[in-house]
Amino acid sequence: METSEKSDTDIRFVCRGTFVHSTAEEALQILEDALLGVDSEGKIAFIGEGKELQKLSENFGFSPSAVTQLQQHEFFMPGMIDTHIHASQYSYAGTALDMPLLQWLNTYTFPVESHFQDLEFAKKVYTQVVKRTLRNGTTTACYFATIHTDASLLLGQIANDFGQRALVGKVCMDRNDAVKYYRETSEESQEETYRFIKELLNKKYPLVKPVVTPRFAPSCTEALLAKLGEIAKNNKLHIQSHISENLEEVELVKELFPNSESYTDIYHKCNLLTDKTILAHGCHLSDEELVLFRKTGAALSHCPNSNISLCSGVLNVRNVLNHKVKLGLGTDMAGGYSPSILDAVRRALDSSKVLTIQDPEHKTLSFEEVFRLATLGGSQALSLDERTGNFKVGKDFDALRVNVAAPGGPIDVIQNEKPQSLNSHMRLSSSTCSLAGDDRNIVEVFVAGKKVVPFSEP
Ligand SMILES: O=c1[nH]c(=O)c2nc[nH]c2[nH]1
Ligand SMILES: [Zn+2]
Repeated sequence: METSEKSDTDIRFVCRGTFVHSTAEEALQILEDALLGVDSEGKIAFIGEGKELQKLSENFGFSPSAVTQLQQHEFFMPGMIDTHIHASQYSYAGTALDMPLLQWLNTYTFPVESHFQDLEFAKKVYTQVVKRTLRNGTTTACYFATIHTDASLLLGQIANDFGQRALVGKVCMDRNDAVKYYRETSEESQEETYRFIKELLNKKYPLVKPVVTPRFAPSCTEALLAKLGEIAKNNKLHIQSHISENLEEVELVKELFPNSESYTDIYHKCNLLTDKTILAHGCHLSDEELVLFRKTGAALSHCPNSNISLCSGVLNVRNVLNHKVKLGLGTDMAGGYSPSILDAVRRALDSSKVLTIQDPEHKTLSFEEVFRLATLGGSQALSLDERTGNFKVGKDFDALRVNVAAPGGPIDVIQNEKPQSLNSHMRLSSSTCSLAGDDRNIVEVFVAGKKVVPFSEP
């Protein structure tokens, strides 16, 4: 039994059943017939065994009859973490994947993002994206918005209203020769970043925080990157951007920053690599660059759907893990066409298998390893692992109630004639749910102990 030791804690609710999560030691730990209590602040107060019910109910002062019992084919898993998603690109997700990154940005992305100065449009798209990702089990999202401060603030408000944990970034870009109407001056970018941070922090949303967001090196002058590094440092903020996604981009960066040793070096020189930095893609990083990530504590977001959809490259996750660089999964919608981290789990496995096809010596990622990336790994990559990522006492209860056999869902559960042990059954369920399941299997979503899906009536 693990408890927070303060038995005077007020218990909000207690659940009993199977809990599946990752720890540092075990990529997939299955706790059968476990009892988990959530306190009045939404934190996990204890996790013990079903047989300890009597003792726990006395210690924590709850009634055994009030315990919620999970049904057959149900389990809890930690809420999933999308470490990289463009909320502003949701309106065209699933379309326009017919050209490589730089052309795709100029042709589709920048024109669409420029519309977010219209707050009505922004409200529609951002409400849909927050609802859609929550329904798909994303309890924490690290969002890119657009260059527009007020619309970015609106995204923060909407995430707060729906109870999603979120890092929200107002995008900064003072360089864009191809689509000149979608860029800021350096001064605007700095001043609006200050305003965005100040106004978002002033709201005191418990789960929503600002993240400093230079779009990527080709969209920013070195002076702006350095200023953003300073702002992040002075305010102890998270930082997000993109890096080494495709080869044409890497070549462009060499031309634009001739005095830098590498793409990573540019961010490093501008104080943008910290233990609160998350950079998306990294498909073409060298081992030396990964060493710099490791030294600074900066993390990578693996966005396999986008990497494949835009033909950008295939990240060698095994190599990243061997370098002990923090890593989470990202949808990178709309470069990736799916808003679901379950989809990212599948694509990450497929991408790893492609590497094994090319080189049979490559050690393919296991389902368990990728499950950890979707949950605990993501929380570590965002430096939020003190708050979320698994079912450790003291963390917030961010969880998905999964029903493998949800009525109307995509999985037909076929009873095996030979009875399996519950443990192997649940192992199977948790993997099939991620590989064959979808949002229909996610019957409830909790963030910080609050049920946020199904949505409450307005
Ligand atoms: O996949 C991507 N999506 C984007 O919006 C973007 N901007 C810079 N680099 C990018 N990569
Ligand atoms: Zn992106």
